[in-house]
Amino acid sequence: MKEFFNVETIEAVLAQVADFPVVDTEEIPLAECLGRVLAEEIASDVDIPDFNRSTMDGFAVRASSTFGASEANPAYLAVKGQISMGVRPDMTIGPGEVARIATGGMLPEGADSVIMVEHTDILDDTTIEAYRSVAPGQNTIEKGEDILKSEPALPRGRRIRPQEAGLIAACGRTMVTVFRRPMVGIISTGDEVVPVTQAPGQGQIRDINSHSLSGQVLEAGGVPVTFGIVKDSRDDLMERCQRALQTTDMVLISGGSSVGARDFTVEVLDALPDTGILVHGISISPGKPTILARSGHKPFWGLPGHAVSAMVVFAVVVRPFLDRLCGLSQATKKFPVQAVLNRNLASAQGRVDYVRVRLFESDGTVMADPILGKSGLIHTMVKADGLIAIGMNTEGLYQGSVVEVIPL
Ligand SMILES: Nc1nc2c(c(=O)[nH]1)N[C@H]1C(S)=C(S)[C@@H](COP(=O)(O)OP(=O)(O)OC[C@H]3O[C@@H](n4cnc5c(N)ncnc54)[C@H](O)[C@@H]3O)O[C@H]1N2
Ligand code: MOO
Repeated sequence: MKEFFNVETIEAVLAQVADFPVVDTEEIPLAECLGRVLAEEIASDVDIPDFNRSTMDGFAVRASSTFGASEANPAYLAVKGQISMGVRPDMTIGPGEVARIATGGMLPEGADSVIMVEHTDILDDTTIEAYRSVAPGQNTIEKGEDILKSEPALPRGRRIRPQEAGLIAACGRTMVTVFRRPMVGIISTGDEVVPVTQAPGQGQIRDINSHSLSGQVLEAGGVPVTFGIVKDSRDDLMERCQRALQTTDMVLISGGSSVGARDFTVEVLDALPDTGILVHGISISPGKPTILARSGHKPFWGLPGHAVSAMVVFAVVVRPFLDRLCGLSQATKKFPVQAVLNRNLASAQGRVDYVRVRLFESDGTVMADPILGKSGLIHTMVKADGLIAIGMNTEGLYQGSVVEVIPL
């Protein structure tokens, strides 16, 4: 008889993430870095900004020259000149003096603030009256207020979003060292599974998993590499697994993870050189028959064949491993969205149930509406905005409970 599952908790499985090494690094142009993960700490070669800078159109002034100014009692200030953009001003502002300045202009020596043009009246070329006071630092950005040259601007392990790309540009970096995108091999299995291009005959189903899993890999920052569909043959599966292992950093097989007569995944993984099975069975639903093996230093997954199960297992179990391979640091973890459950939800004890939910808004509250349906129904994933986890020792959740939704 085949070995049955030796079920482990999801926490025990996720505790193994750090046992797998991060992929190596490469240097790429700034223009190509979006979505990539920094493999170096970024620091600026200058303070940003490198000078005290106005954030308003108006007059650079010593704040003390405006103290007590009001509509009824304006301060009369002498205009010393105009500050040109992009150059260091060659004037010094003394008490009772101002210089015309535009947004982004460099504050001259002696000025510590800017009074907005709309809070002044220009009397003539050399005099204005200011009818509001300003505080020191008001309407300015101080030298180094954005980024200090002496301090790290971005940590290693951070995913580069548009704002990080902007900051890297501000730091003057045209090339960036990032982690290589991990290559993820994807193999579908099953005599009944046919390619998308083929009309399914009686008893057949088109290959969903290669495509949904490829999408999840791409979204996570990996490079999906599909290795087609393997019929239920031990030798074919062995050959395809070896091929996938040669060129990728992690492999996903879907189907054949269970304990049926044709489920060869465990057998093949057991027989692969330098490979050991770490997990066969996780106390989650869907996804109980998931397999994790280590082949050399690479994670090798056997995912359940059901389309929803494969995707849910990817989202909650595989993804943290792929994030690790990508070089993402734990600190960049995204937080779930909170929502209110719109109905009672039963759940079995002894496993974590991942329930698909649709989100909608009602009277300003984000509500979670469970989508019930078997784990072989891909349309239920299409309806879903996220997953909620119902814990091991929870029999269910009441309508009105606040739940945390893992976005899909
Ligand atoms: N006796 C038991 N049987 C099963 C158990 C169990 O605990 N004891 N677990 C069930 C659960 S839960 C799941 S999930 C499945 C997992 O089965 P496998 O991983 O072995 O997957 P298959 O049997 O190959 O396929 C299951 C299902 O999914 C369809 N499939 C497979 N690949 C694809 C694909 N690429 N695209 C679309 N659909 C796919 C396949 O046709 C099957 O209908 O085991 C249960 N059985
Ligand atoms: O646990 Mo299975 O993975 O329900 O679909």
